[in-house]
Amino acid sequence: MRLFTPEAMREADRKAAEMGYPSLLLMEWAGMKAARVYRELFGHRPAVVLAGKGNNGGDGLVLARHLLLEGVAVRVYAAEGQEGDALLARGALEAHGLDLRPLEEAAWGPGEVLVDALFGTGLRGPLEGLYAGLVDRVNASGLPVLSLDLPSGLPFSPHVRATATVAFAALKTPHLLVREACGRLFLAEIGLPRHLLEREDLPEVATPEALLPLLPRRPLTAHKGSVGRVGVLGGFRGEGLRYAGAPVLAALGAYRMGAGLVHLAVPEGTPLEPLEAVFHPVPGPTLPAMRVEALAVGMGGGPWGREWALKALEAQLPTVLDADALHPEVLEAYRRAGVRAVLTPHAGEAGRLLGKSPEEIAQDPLASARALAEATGQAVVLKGNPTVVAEGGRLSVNPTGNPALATGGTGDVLAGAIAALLAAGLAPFEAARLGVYLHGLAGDLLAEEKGVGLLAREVAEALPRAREALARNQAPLSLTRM
Ligand SMILES: NC(=O)C1=CN([C@@H]2O[C@H](COP(=O)(O)OP(=O)(O)OC[C@H]3O[C@@H](n4cnc5c(N)ncnc54)[C@H](OP(=O)(O)O)[C@@H]3O)[C@@H](O)[C@H]2O)[C@H](O)CC1
Ligand SMILES: [K+]
Repeated sequence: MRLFTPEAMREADRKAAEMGYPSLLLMEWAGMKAARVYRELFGHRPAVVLAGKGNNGGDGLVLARHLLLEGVAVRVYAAEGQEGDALLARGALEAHGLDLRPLEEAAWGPGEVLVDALFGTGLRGPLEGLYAGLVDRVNASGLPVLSLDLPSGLPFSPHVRATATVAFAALKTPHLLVREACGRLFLAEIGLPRHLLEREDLPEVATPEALLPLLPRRPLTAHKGSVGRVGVLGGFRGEGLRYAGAPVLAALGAYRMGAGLVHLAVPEGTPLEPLEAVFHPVPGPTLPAMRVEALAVGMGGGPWGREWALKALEAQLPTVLDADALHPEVLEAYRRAGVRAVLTPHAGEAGRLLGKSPEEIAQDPLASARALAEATGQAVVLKGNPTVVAEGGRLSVNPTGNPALATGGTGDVLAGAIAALLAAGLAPFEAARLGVYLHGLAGDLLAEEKGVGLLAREVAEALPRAREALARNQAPLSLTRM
C-alpha cells in the first residue's frame, strides 16, 4: 500500500477522469462509505455536518443525504460557492427537502455527532478567521467528530482532532505523520481504478501483507547454528559510570526475534545476562572471536561507541549501528569497506549526522530518512512517530507502535531484533522494515493490556507474540478497510 501526497491523489483523480471514470461516482462512494462508518460508530445519533465549499464538503453533503435516507436526524451547515460535483451533491441533498444553513451559524448540542467535511486534500495553508474559530469550537465541543478524508486543517495547525477519520482511496501523508489527529482510521475504497493506486515511486505503508512473506520460516531441521547467530557489542565502563543494560536488552531483542545464539561482548563487570548468551567480558572495545552472521553495535557504548563500531567493522558482517556508534567517521569507514549496515537513529542522532536540529528532522521524517540513507549509502531506521525506514530511493512508513514505547531501552531491543533478522538472511531494508513493524506491534499488544509504564524487556518478551500474530494473519494495521 502506498502513501499518497495530495498532489499524487489529485493526479490519480485526474487520470481516472481522463479514462472516462466520472468523478461524481467517486464522491458518491466517498460520502456513502463515510455514512456507513458513521452508522457503524454512532448508530442513529443525530448528525451535524460542517461542509466546506470544495469537494471535501461535497463528500459531506453526500453523507448527509445517505444519513437522511436512513432515518438519522441531520443538520447541515455549509459554505457558499460550491462548483462542479460539490454543487451537484448540494442539489441532490436539497432535492430531499433539507435546508442548508450558513457555516457562520454552526451550532450543536449534547448528544450530537459532528461530521467534519470542511477541508480535505485541497487545503493550501493554515486555517484562519472563521475556519480556525470553527475548528477550535469543534475541538472544544467534547462531542465525537468524524472527519472525512482528513481532519480539517491538516497538515497545518489548527486542525480538527477527530474521533475517527475515513480516508478515501488511499492513506495520505498526514494520516501517518499526524496520526493522533485522526483517531480511529478507516480506509474506504471509492471506486478508483486499482492501477492508479499502484505507484512504486511513492513511500510504502508497511502492511501485514507486505511483511508476512519476509518472516523467516523455521524448518523442522533447524538448529541454533542454522537460524541466525548475532553478536552484540556495546556497553561502557568509565569513571564512576557504567552503561550495562543496553547491550543486554539488545541480546534479549535478538533472542526474542528468533536468533539461534547471541554472543555478548561487554565491559568486564557487566552482569552476565541473559543466561542464554555467550559472554565475552572485555576490558575495552574489541572484537572477540565469535561465529555469528550479523552484529548489533553501539548500544550503551557512550564514549566507547565509535571504537566499538570500528572494531566491529573487522568482522565484515551486516551490522546494526545504534546510538553512540552513529558517528560520521564510523559511517564513512563502513561505506569505504562496503559493509552493509542498518542505522537506527532517533531524531537527535539523525540531526547530528545531517547537521540539523531534532525538530527539523521530525518536521519531515520522510525527507530526513531519505537524506541520511543517501548520504551514508545504508538502510536507515529513523525512530519516531511514525518510524520511517529508508534505503536508496525506497521509503517505508511504519504504522505500528504507540507512545507507551517511549521508555528507556526499547531502542536497544529494536537494534537486537533487526540484527536477528539480518542474521537470518534478510537484506538490510527488509530486516529493518520487518523488525520495526514487529517491535511496534509488540508494543501495541502490550499497551492494550497494560497501558503506559512498559519495560523494554517486556517489549522484547512480546516479540514472539507479535511474530505469531503476523504469521497467523492477525496483525492489525489498526486500520479498518472497507
Ligand atoms: N480520490 C479521492 O480521494 C477523492 C476525494 N474527494 C474529496 O475531495 C477532497 C479534495 O477536494 P478539493 O476540492 O480539491 O479540496 P478541499 O475540499 O479540501 O478544499 C478546497 C477548498 O479549500 C479552499 N482553501 C484552500 N486553502 C485554504 C485555506 N488555507 N483557507 C481557507 N480556504 C482554503 C479552496 O478555496 P479557493 O477559493 O482558495 O480555491 C477550496 O475551495 C478530498 O479531500 C476528498 O474529500 C472527492 O470527493 C472524490 C475523489
Ligand atoms: K475533513
